[in-house]
Amino acid sequence: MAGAEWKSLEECLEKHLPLPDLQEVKRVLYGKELRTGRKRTGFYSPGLSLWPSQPSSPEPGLSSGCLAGSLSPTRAPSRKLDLPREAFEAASREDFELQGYAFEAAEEQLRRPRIVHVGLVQNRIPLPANAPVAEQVSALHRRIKAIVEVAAMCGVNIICFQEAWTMPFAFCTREKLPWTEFAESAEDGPTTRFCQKLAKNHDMVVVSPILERDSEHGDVLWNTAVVISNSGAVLGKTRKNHIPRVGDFNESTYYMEGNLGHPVFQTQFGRIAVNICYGRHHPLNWLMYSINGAEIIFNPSATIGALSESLWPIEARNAAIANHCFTCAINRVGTEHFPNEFTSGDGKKAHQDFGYFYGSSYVAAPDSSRTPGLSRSRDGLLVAKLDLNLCQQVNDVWNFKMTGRYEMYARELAEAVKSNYSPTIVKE
Ligand SMILES: NC(=O)NCCC(=O)O
Repeated sequence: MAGAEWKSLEECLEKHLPLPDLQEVKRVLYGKELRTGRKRTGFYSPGLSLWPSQPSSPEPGLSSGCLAGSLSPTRAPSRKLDLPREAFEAASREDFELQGYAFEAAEEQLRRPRIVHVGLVQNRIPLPANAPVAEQVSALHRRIKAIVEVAAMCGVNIICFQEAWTMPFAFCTREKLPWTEFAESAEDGPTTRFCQKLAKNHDMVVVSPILERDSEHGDVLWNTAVVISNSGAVLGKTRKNHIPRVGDFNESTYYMEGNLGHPVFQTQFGRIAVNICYGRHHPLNWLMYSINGAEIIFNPSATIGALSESLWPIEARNAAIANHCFTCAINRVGTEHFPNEFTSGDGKKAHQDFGYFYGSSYVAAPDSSRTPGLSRSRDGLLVAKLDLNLCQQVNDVWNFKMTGRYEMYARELAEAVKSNYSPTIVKE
C-alpha cells in the first residue's frame, strides 16, 4: 500500500497520459469538466477544476510511480484468468474480444470454495436496423451462438446477454412497427427455444433479456429477462422495474413497469437476479434482489456515452459493495441507424441515430474490486471466475445487512409515500 510518497491518482494520470487520452479518462472518471480556477491539482474546492488545463510535472523529490500496492485479504484485485488457447483463436476468427479474470476469496475451514464462471456478452447489431425482422433476429442468433460456443470452451456456467438482445434499440423512434414485431413469448418464443438448446448443449444457465409479448394477458409488452436453467428448462422470468424517461429512451411508449417484484433464481451454480438497465440507478432495486438472496446480479443494459458514461463505472460497482454481492454490468456496442428521423424533444435537429453505445461491460465484487471493462468498440465476451464465498466473507467484515436498519426505513418510507405526508424539515 502506498504511503504519502504516492501523491494522488490525478497526478499519476496527468503525468503518464497524453492529453487527448487524459481528457477522455477525466470525462469517464469525473463526469463533465468543472470550471478551471487554478493551475495546480491535488485538492478540490467547489467550483474549481480538479484538473489543470495542461498536465503538470511532479514536484521534485516526490515519487510518481503509478502503482504501489499490496494485496489485502479482503480486497484482492481480480487477476487474469488463463483461458484455453482455442478459445482465443475462435474469438479472433469470429472477430470478438475475449477477456478473463478471477476473483478470489479467503480459504474457509467449513465451506469449500463456491466457484462459478460467469460470461458477459456485449455486441453490435450485425445487420442494419432496416433489414427484415426475421433476418435481423436470425443474424443475432448466429452471432450469439458463436460467442456462447467460446464461452463453453472457457467453462462458463452462467451467461448473460445485453438488454433486448434480439433487436436494435429502437425505442428512440417512438414508432410501433416494425419494432413491436421483435417481441416474443418468454415461455416458448423462438429466442427462448434457441436459448434452451444452448443451455442444454453447453450445461450453462442462460439469461436472455428480450422484448416480451405476453399473449396470455392481453398481448402486453414487457422488457423481460428469461432465465433458462442449465437443464434447458425455463426457470422463470423477471421484468424491468424502472422505465427510463430520459433523453431518447422513450421506452414507456412500448411497455409497462415490471410487475414481478424482485425474483431471485436458484441455479445449480448460485443464486442470481437480473436488474435490467435503468434499474441500476435505483439503489432500492439492487437492495431488494440482495435481500431476496441474490449472490450475483446481472445488469443487462443499453446506454449511450453522452448520457451515462461517467455513471457506468460507479453504479454497478457501488451496488456490489453496498449489497455484498457480485454485479455484472453489460452494455451494447456501436451506433444504430434508423430509417426515419426522430427528434429528441430538445429543440435540436431531427436525426436518425441514438448515439454511441459504449460497451465497457465489467464485473464488480463485494470487496470493491472489479475487472477491467471490455472495449468500447468491439463485440466481446468477458469471463469471470467468482468464489461466491466472498459475499459472506465481506458481509461478516462490513455488516451492511446487520447495520442496515431496514425496519426504520420501512416505517419512514411507508409514511413518506402517503399523500398527506409532510417531510421532516427542522427550521430555525
Ligand atoms: N435501456 C435503458 O434503460 N437505458 C436508459 C439509460 C440508462 O439507464 O443509462
